[in-house]
Amino acid sequence: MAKRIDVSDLDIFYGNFKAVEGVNVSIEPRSVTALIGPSGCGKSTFLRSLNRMHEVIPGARVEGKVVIDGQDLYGSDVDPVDVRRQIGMVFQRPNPFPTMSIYDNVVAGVRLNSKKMKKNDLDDLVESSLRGANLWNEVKDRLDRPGSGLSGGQQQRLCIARAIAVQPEVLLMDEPCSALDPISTLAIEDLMTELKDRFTIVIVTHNMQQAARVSEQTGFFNLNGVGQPGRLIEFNPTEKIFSNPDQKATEDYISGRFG
Ligand SMILES: Nc1ncnc2c1ncn2[C@@H]1O[C@H](COP(=O)(O)OP(=O)(O)OP(=O)(O)O)[C@@H](O)[C@H]1O
Repeated sequence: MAKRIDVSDLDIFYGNFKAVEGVNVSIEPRSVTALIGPSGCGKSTFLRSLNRMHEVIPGARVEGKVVIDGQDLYGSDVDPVDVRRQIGMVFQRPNPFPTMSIYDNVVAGVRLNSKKMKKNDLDDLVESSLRGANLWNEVKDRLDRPGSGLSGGQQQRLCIARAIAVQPEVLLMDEPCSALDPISTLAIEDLMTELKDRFTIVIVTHNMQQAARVSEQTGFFNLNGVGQPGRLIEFNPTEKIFSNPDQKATEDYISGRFG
């Protein structure tokens, strides 16, 4: 189910402003890839271009290619709604539907995809998705209660359960732990390690230790100056990035000399 992502010569624009320039990278299936870099260098913009989520912003567009297992993501016959089903996204702030029950939150995406499913099958899907998100034991006795009644960390795991319920091939995570306490953060990190057996995971994080703990590959984005586009300066195995990076800018950033 996990898929490979090949990006070539990708530029991303908001209107006339080029936010990201010249990205070339291949992301391996069944792995975690971390994207790091200073604020405003285009990490989130790049992440969103991997499931065409940036297109909800008027005037946002890309030039270049994103190919997922051989299929051109921006091909004229590709439906962006379909893309977002195959390539799920988890955001910075947990965003469960607040009045919906835990159960309905998990199956919300499946229902949107207008798949008619039998109650038994839905029940199984809710259980397997909540188990996959390491939340089942905490909520199995209150599935009919609102999602908003959970703690922040539980809500984020509920959002992950919702994302994996539609069985995506790729999971994009934009600073998924930035609103969470250290214990919930560890729970999400453990979960990523389990989920990468099934999914291709790309995560944006400001937390260097987190990138070092969870990812196999790390990409460092940087800016030459204000108003300049962000660029992917270095992409290497995480171990190398944190011990012996190729670029001085990477070393300066990870050692806290800027950013
Ligand atoms: N909706 C938007 N409209 C116009 N410009 C935008 C929009 N979103 C982001 N930008 C600009 O694109 C550039 C890249 O922003 P982006 O949010 O991708 O950076 P980032 O590296 O994820 O930053 P941070 O780490 O602060 O979240 C910035 O100059 C930002 O101001």
